[in-house]
Amino acid sequence: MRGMDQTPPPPLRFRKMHGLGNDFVVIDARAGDARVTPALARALGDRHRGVGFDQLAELLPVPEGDAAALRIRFWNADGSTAGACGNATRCVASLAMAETGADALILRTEFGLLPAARRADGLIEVNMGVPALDWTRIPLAEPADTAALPLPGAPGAVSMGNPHCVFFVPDAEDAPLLTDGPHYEHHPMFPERTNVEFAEILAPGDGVDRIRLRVWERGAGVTLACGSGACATVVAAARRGLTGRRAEVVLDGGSLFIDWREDGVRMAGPVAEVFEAALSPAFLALVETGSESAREAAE
Ligand SMILES: N[C@@H](CCC[C@H](N)C(=O)O)C(=O)O
Repeated sequence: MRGMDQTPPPPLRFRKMHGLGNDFVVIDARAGDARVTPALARALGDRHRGVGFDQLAELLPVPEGDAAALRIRFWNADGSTAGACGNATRCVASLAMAETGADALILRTEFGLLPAARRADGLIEVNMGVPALDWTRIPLAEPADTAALPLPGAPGAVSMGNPHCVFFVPDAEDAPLLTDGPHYEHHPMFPERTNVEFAEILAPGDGVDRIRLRVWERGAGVTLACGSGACATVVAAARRGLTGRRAEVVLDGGSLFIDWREDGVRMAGPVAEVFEAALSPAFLALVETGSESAREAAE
């Protein structure tokens, strides 16, 4: 809030990007002028009155000498923050590579340093880090076997820096996404809520298994693809002996290629830049004065 100052806020530039239809607004706050707040994220995420996105990626500076090119903070459309977002990390990696001319670099997220590279086939690959499997790190509300939780359907739980609850189902097209998704997102077993995956194991391929996956995301609802969810699903499936550690994960928006190695889970897929624009001062002023929040509260 800028107090009594009546000058309108300067326009805020942003980019719209997506990875397999999992869509993002990217705001560059590296100059130290961080302006993203939960209210701004919610207003911007509104697909009718704002821009619309599944997640917002806020680019932040790193101290001089840091191994990472930049730091990313992830916001969901409901204004909450997330410790990881695989597809947004791939999009930001592609932007940073274009900026620096490098074909490989490191990004910093809440989950740590994530190496990224542009592959020879043009796909952007990120090492999403070593999955956390201990119940305290998902986190769960009480001790439980994370390979098969004591819930109906015995889902697996995995943290890729954010929580995932993976159900193995006979037919993903028929999965109860809109009912069980929100139900388990808010289930008391998950004190920080959870992302919910419905995975169908397809016929194993040539050394690479295939999994059909549909996702209900914490703070965003159904999305066309979830990168951290695809990683978590391969980890959960391999732990149960349902697949090997490499798989093509077929999401509603297309395929991600996952490879769970000792040093982390690699995820490769396409990214797309859609447009660049600026938020109008009037929109920003509305958010700043709280009118947007007041409208939301009244609804
Ligand atoms: N779309 C993402 C995950 C975004 C964060 C998630 N909704 C959460 O709250 O943990 C991805 O590609 O990983």
